[in-house]
Amino acid sequence: MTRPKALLLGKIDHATKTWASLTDIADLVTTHATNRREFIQECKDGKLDGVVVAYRTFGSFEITGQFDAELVSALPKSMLFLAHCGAGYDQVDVHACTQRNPPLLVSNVPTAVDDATADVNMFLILGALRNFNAGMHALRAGQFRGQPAPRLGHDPEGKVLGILGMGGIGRNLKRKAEAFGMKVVYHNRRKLSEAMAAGAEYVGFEELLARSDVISLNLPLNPHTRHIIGAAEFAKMKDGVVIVNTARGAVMDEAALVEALDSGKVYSAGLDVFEEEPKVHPGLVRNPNVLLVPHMGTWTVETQTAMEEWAIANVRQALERGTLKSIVPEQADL
Ligand SMILES: O=CC(=O)O
Repeated sequence: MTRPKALLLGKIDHATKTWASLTDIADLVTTHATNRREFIQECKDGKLDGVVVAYRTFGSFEITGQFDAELVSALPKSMLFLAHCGAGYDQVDVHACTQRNPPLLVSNVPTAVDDATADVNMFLILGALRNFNAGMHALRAGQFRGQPAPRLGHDPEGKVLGILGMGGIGRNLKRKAEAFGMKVVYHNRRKLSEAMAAGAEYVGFEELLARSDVISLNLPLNPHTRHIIGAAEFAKMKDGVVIVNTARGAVMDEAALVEALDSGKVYSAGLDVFEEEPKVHPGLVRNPNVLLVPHMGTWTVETQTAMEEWAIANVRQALERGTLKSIVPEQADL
């Protein structure tokens, strides 16, 4: 009987032994393509025939581009599963995967990312509230605090933190923010159970915009959430609001954020994600009131290892049982 193949798209840096251990049930293959055109050609030439499951990283976008309808239709018919190593899977058009015949089932990596991402989230909240970017920048330029010194910051204690998207990261952030004395309100499409909300107040979207001193974006990027925060939403916020984003850049209209910062409507911002990574809007780079981190939410040895292990567990389950350990919610009923 021919052995199934598991395809690696991107690199595994930590869980290399776990990946190698899959050889007990599958042949492990990689792509030789260096760009999307070559990858599609490789598929069309039948070079990846027999691949049942692919593991992909965020960085493999450089080779394949978006996992969209065109790409999905070129994949070998044998391929039934796609294990994405990351929480956010906006690089994968799940609808196109579901529509394909046979459907391509997709998994992501929830929970393993929560702690590290919420830590960066809290760092950005504190740094943006306290104007640390301006002071740190002046120090490195040899001016200590700079002339003039940065504006006085604000304490988190007693401030309202509005969490837009109270999933795993949002709930983890809530616990951390409460330790700093913040009061948490949240908005989701659906209200959480009392146990899940753990005391956070559920509010409507508009109320969250109007009541929050700090707004944290923690929702996935998809066609419904693209630019959910834009000029009209900034207008509804408190003067001097602080905005923090560790989700995906495109949930916010970056140009509108630049304008809201320039006008003083937004006091400061802390960003880990950007609309067109690795490009960053020049209006953000030049603004000392913006604390910028280059998408390092999960950038720790522990979390990267846990994420790789989790994604490989999906690959193993796909090969052994024909199911996924953490199928994306859009396909939960398939
Ligand atoms: O951005 C990181 C992730 O989606 O896991």
